[in-house]
Order: sequence, then structure tokens, then C-alpha cells
Amino acid sequence: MSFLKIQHVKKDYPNQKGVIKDFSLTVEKSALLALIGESGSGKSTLLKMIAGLENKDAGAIYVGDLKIANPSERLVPGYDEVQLVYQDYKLYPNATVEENIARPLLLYDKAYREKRVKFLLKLLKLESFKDKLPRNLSGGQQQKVAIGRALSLEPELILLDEPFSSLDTIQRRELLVELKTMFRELGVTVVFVTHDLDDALQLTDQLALIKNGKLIQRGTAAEIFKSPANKYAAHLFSHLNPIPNTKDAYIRPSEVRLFKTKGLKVKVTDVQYLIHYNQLFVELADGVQWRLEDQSRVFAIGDAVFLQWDEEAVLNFA
Ligand SMILES: Nc1ncnc2c1ncn2[C@@H]1O[C@H](COP(=O)(O)OP(=O)(O)OP(=O)(O)O)[C@@H](O)[C@H]1O
Repeated sequence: MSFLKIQHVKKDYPNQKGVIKDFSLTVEKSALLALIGESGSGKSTLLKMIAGLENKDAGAIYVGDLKIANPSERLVPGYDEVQLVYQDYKLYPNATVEENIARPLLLYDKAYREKRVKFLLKLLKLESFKDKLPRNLSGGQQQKVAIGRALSLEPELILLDEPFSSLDTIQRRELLVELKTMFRELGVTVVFVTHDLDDALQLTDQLALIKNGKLIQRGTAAEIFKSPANKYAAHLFSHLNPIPNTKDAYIRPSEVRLFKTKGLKVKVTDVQYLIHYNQLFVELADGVQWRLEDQSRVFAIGDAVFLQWDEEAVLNFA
């Protein structure tokens, strides 16, 4: 059953119309969903509206049975049930890790507070850092404390707005894998905003693609890879080679087979050594540039390569 329901939400800013355009999306309870879109597509605005921290112009948002009101309708904006964590989420600099996580629980019973904080420190593997100040932690540990603080009030929905973008790739990937296990254990529902498909796939394979304030496609990574709704969705997964003499048809580099004879003849203009294959930059007869994957690393600059692919692999957007 749907847990988060976003129904026909619209948003204009005074100087920017159509930031969110008739946006509808549902997310199941305990699901982890990545909301992917390029910069300025409206991701942060949407998350803030889900958290009740930004006014919507139209539509409705429900978290379970809770109808999210606009901040203009409430004395204190936001909800304990929905926690938003973003990159600049500030920890209290002069409070320890333990105190930072306990802070939202100050009004709760002491025994409950201590039990909850102990549970979260263990869950986040921060027990041995509990007496440290944020500045003495790594970036990844600081983000875990921020997540611990967001989890302290037992929210049902966690919204992550690119909170890990300041971390290096290795730290970020490790943290995402760790968080995935933790979120699953807790059964909390998560919407993770990112513009990076690789990051999204570390946490989940449930994707929603947003462009210019509109939902482009919703599905698993495999579904969207196989049947992308448009060129934008297809392009998130890989480079697209335009097929000559077609209106809007493309083939992915990974779908093109390379031969020394027979097929479409192209010439190698550059070779790039990548981890799993050599990336070839090639030129077709009419000057069109393509990229190819040379798995056996046999072709060099100046070589002629002959290409073949299956018709079923062609992506047609005409
Ligand atoms: N408070 C605001 N007032 C006016 N315009 C805003 C405001 N917040 C965002 N915008 C504009 O709305 C559009 C969507 O912004 P938003 O931050 O939601 O996008 P985003 O997809 O999260 O982008 P990014 O990935 O860069 O954070 C942008 O064009 C932005 O300039």
C-alpha cells in the first residue's frame, strides 16, 4: 500500500514559474526510492514540500494518514514524522556526538532518551565516538551523526537531499551501502535525492526521474535501462550513439560489437584506458562521432573497426 502520496503538486516561485508541474508519485512503506534529476529540476523544492517546509500552490501530500500542511498554515513548520537531512545540515559544534543525537529528544522522558540514543549510536557504529565533538570526526562520520539526529524522533519518512555530496566517492559509496542495511533494518521509508545514478544505485534500485519539475519515469533501474521513457532517461545510464539516417534513434556503446571485418566501418580517433575496457572514440563516414567499448583492448588510434548490433537494442525516440 502506498505510504507517501504526492498528488498533483504544483509550485511557482515569484521569479520562476513551473518549478514543480502537476507532480504525482507514490512510495510504498519501507521502500527506498531515489529521486534523480539534473541541477535545477526541482528536487529540493519537492523534498521541502514533502517535509512541510515549503508551501505548495496546488495538490496534496500524505505521509500515511498524515496530510502535510503548508508551513504558512502552521505555527511550527515541519513534522517529527518526516525528517529532512541535507548537505549543510548543521551539527551543534560544541556538543558531543551523543548530545547531538539526543538534542531533538530533550523534551522526552530521560530513560527513553538514553535508550534511544544508545540504540542509534550502536546502529550507526558511532559508540566509540560518542564523546567526540563533530570537528574531530571525518565527513562521513559527521553525516552519520546528522542521520542519527534525524532518526532520533523515530520518523516514518527520511528525506535525504544530497547529504553526502561533500564526501569523496569511496567514503560516499561505503556510507550508502551501510545506510541501506540500516534503513532496511529500521523499516523506515526513504527518499534519496541525487543527480548521480551510481550513488542512487548504491542505496536502491527504485528510481523516479524528474526533469523541469515533471516526473519523467518511475521504475526499477533495470526497467528504465531497458525501456527509457525518453532520451533524458536513457542518457542517465550511458552515452548514446546517434544512428545515421534515422530521426532520433540511438545505440548504447555497450550494445555495439566490434569486428576487424564486416559491419559499419568506422575509424578510431582516440583510445581511453578505463577499468573494464578501452573506450574508443570513433568517427563514422559522415563525420559523426561515436563511443565504443573495446573489451579486448585490441584497437588503436587510426585503426578501422567494423560494427554490428541487434535491432532490438536500438533506442528509438522519434
Ligand atoms: N527559494 C527560492 N526562491 C526562488 N527560486 C527558487 C527558490 N528555491 C529554488 N528556486 C529555483 O527553483 C528551481 C528548482 O530549484 P531546486 O533547488 O528545487 O532544484 P534541484 O533539482 O534541487 O537543484 P540542485 O540539484 O541544484 O539542488 C531552480 O531554478 C531554482 O533557482
